[in-house]
Amino acid sequence: MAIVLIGAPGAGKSTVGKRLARKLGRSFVDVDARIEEVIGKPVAEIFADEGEEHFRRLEEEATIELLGSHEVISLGGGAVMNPAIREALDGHEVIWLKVSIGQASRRVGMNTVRPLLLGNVRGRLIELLRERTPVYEQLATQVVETDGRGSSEVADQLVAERLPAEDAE
Ligand SMILES: Nc1ncnc2c1ncn2[C@@H]1O[C@H](COP(=O)(O)OP(=O)(O)OP(=O)(O)O)[C@@H](O)[C@H]1O
Ligand SMILES: O=C(O)C1=C[C@@H](O)[C@@H](O)[C@H](O)C1
Ligand SMILES: [Mg+2]
Repeated sequence: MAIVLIGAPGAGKSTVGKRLARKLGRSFVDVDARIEEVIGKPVAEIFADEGEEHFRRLEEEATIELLGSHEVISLGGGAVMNPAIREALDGHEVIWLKVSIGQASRRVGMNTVRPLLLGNVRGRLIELLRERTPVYEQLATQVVETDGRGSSEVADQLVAERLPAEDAE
């Protein structure tokens, strides 16, 4: 069973995922980073050159494959909107990193390389989260609030909350 991090752009999936894996001594993979490595260019360029639909196919393939082979996995922010990915998450530990619009906007910054946020970071985040929040909520087996807390603190809380369950296995 993998530990899967979901949440909005800027929630901290990549940052917290890496820290959590290090703390637990487990292997880590960030799906966006893996796609960039395999394709040989940044996600923003894949969007620009091949389009979002193409990226979503790459994302589906990479996510489903990595779910079977890695221990801590940071998903792309929009991955949970794909029904095949949602189905593949069944049985895994799914951690939702919650973040407010204000905090997420500040974290991703105005010079975002995130293609879906270009133009109006705050406005786009509001739209995306209106659609995605119920899905994050439905999939999550654990929820952690990240506003006003550093990524290390968030990872520490996740470790503390997980260990009793692990010991019981
Ligand atoms: N809890 C936190 N507190 C403050 N800053 C944070 C926190 N978590 C992440 N950050 C910072 O916010 C930025 C975005 O974090 P990160 O890239 O991990 O988000 P993400 O969820 O992976 O986003 P995306 O879906 O776009 O990949 C980074 O600069 C990171 O250092
Ligand atoms: O929120 C999204 O839909 C995305 C988030 C990023 O992680 C990347 O997967 C890509 O930029 C799309
Ligand atoms: Mg990320």
